Amino acid sequence: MSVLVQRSVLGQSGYPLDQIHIRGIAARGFHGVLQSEREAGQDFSADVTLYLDTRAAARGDDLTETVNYALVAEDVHAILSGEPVNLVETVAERIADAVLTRAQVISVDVTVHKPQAPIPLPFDDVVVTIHRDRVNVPVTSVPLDAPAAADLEADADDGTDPLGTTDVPFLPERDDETVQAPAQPPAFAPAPAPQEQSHPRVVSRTASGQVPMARPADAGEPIGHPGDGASTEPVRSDPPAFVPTFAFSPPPPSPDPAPAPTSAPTRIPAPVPAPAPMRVPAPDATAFIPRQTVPLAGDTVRRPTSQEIAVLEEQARVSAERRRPEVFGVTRITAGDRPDFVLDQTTVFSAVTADEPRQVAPVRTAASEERSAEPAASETTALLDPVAMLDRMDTRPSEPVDVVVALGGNLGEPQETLRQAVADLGAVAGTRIVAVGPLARSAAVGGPEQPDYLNTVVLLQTTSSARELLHGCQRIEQAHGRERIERWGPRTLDIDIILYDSLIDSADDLELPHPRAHERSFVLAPWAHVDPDAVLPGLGGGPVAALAATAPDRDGIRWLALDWLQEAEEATEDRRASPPSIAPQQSNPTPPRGEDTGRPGSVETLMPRE
Ligand SMILES: Nc1ncnc2c1ncn2[C@@H]1O[C@H](COP(=O)(O)OP(=O)(O)OP(=O)(O)O)[C@@H](O)[C@H]1O
Ligand SMILES: Nc1nc2c(c(=O)[nH]1)N=C(CO)CN2
Repeated sequence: MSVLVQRSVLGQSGYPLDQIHIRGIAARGFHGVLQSEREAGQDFSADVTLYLDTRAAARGDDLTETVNYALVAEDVHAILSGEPVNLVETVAERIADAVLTRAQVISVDVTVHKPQAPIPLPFDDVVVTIHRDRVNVPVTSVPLDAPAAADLEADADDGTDPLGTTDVPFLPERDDETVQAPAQPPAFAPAPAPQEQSHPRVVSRTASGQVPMARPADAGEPIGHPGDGASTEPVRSDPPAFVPTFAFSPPPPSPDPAPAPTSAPTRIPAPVPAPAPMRVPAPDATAFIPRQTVPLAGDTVRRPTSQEIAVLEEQARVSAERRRPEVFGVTRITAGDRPDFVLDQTTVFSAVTADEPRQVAPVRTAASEERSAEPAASETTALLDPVAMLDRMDTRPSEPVDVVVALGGNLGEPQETLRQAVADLGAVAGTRIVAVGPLARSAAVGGPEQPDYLNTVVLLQTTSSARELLHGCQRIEQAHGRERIERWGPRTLDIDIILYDSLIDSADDLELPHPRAHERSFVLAPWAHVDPDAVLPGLGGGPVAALAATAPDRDGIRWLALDWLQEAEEATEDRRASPPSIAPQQSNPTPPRGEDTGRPGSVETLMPRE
């Protein structure tokens, strides 16, 4: 029986990645806890789904631009029939690890079937399914001597590159994998021609990373929906005519026009080919337990595994696409102008050439804050912070990034609560208020019968990580008496992070962009008002004003009050009775966003609903 995992994995553009499925790879294996399983063996099978961007391969009809499914199937078969382990979970993990050595693969689903498992009851199958990616990396690796590794070695023998990584030929044998740094840097290749240095170029663009400020809201153009007199035409097109990254306005042109990122992963400059045959070391996920980013003189370092390099490549590609290379923290690590990789027990270092690190701001993360070591070697050239690479939710940006948060409440004195919450948000570490949207009175969406909500949206800039900001928001909710009794139940205060820079990511505690923002007029309407050009990236995203005009709950927006922050008490009274009075729309336009007045923008227009 085959289990199909239906999953949509978004690429960095916000579109779902393509998938390659290989189903029912069957082998006799000897995995299991029981002695009898180890001796007699039994049938295993596996299904894998590879998530990747296949457009480059399709465009050129070129196998080298994609993943050869035959080689993947061979690896999977080798693991199923190879070194026995106790658990089906371990088999699945090893398969995921082998698949992720292909740089093109962004993530993978692995399903392992054990239909003859020793269960003394009628049953169909035992099935373990896992999903692994470049962040949620496999915790086991294919053993060096496992058949899969042997296959790779054989492939290396004949000059092919089964991993699809240019680094494979110079990866050393595991035995002499360690070298001393910086006194004895590994024998890497000379720097390639500049146009090939995709990774260093990525890093060098850091300095231009200032995110543009929002345009002033146009108080004369009310957002609305059919019947309001505002535009009713959905602006979405297919494919969307917008750049699906977060920007209040288009980013400025880069002063250092690097090559446009392609859909294929950015390649680290190719090293000088080493003599074949080579032994390919198994990927070592334990290297990604980073707590120290600065190597001390004499630290033992080793060259990274293919998997680690694949992570670096993917991060470089992501960084290039977002033009936010500052995720790479850079310090000097090797002398000379060669792009090098060096890895110590806990840290990944990446390649930059000598003239580039100066332009790169070091990344700060919560973990890096705890580090006390100073760079000990002045010749250190490049350092990639794997904390930053591996959990973007915890990465503190080196420059303030734009954030959109949505506030709502329908218990107590919501307007006063929201007013205070806006001030509280401005007091979160490293955070400043850029603009505050109008106050929307909206019918409750979902949940039990409950009072109308008051909602607003606040545009922030912050140097806190996304998760730090989430925790800040939760503290503010708590301080205002938030209780979680039932889903979508009434609440004094709810603060959702709608967007954090261009981050598209999902974790148990935080999903970005907010997964339901695209269908919530009580978020979209105030947001579109304060930033008419805003675009919501990700699944279901699009121009915010258009989404607001078509959102399912748009008729539930009763009115928008613009000058609500200053008139908190009065408006609270108004809210109870009827909509506040209407001021002429052009009489008091919204002050330009981005002016840091110390308090949010103020407007007076009120827009009643029919
Ligand atoms: N972008 C996000 N912003 C805020 N919380 C989020 C986000 N993504 C995930 N969460 C998680 O959602 C959990 C539930 O949050 P909360 O109780 O506020 O949900 P809700 O507001 O009732 O529903 P909804 O998520 O539909 O707005 C939180 O504990 C938080 O960890
Ligand atoms: N009108 C309105 N409806 C909601 C709201 C909200 O803020 N406003 N929040 C919810 C869960 O976050 C569920 N429903």
